[in-house]
Amino acid sequence: MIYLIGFMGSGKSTIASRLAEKLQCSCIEMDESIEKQEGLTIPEMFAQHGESYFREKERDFLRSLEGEAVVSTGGGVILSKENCEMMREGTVIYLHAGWETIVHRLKNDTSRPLWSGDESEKKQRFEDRLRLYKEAAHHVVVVDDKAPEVIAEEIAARLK
Ligand SMILES: Nc1ncnc2c1ncn2[C@@H]1O[C@H](COP(=O)(O)OP(=O)(O)O)[C@@H](O)[C@H]1O
Ligand SMILES: O=C(O)C1=C[C@@H](OP(=O)(O)O)[C@@H](O)[C@H](O)C1
Ligand SMILES: [Mg+2]
Repeated sequence: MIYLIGFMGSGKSTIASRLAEKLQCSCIEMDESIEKQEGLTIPEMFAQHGESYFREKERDFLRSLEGEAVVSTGGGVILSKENCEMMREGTVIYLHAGWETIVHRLKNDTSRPLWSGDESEKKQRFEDRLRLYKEAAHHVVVVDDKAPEVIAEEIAARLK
């Protein structure tokens, strides 16, 4: 299993499908799968049941994965040590985007409940998570100023 991790907006969902195409394997979008399973969007899940409920579903979904695929995770998947351990049984790729890139990409986004609050709160979340992404990763790929196709190609080359 190949797991793409990284902060919201780093491009996990965008890159996963392209990478899966190159590797000729399936692509699993965790957020979308959990939304379908629950019959709720992520903002609805957070509003109705809270973040901890979503984290439980995220962990259960990871536990249920088997076979070979490229998995696009949610940005908060690394908050659980158990999740990191599960993912490291496969190959973990961290898409590192700088703060400016994230802000630019998510400036009009309303679909991410944790991309909210004032700028300093968001930046704090970004900084607090950096270490967790790095610790969980087998490979780090810097994604700033690169087209999705170039990033997917770079990852495929590293995996060879
Ligand atoms: N390499 C890239 N270059 C430019 N825009 C990108 C790139 N990767 C993703 N994006 C854009 O950034 C936004 C967030 O991407 P997404 O794949 O949803 O990130 P994630 O799943 O990591 O939160 C989307 O609007 C997407 O089109
Ligand atoms: O960073 C986070 O805690 C989250 C990231 C989201 O996924 P993306 O990283 O694809 O935006 C989604 O799982 C949820 O809104 C929580
Ligand atoms: Mg995503």
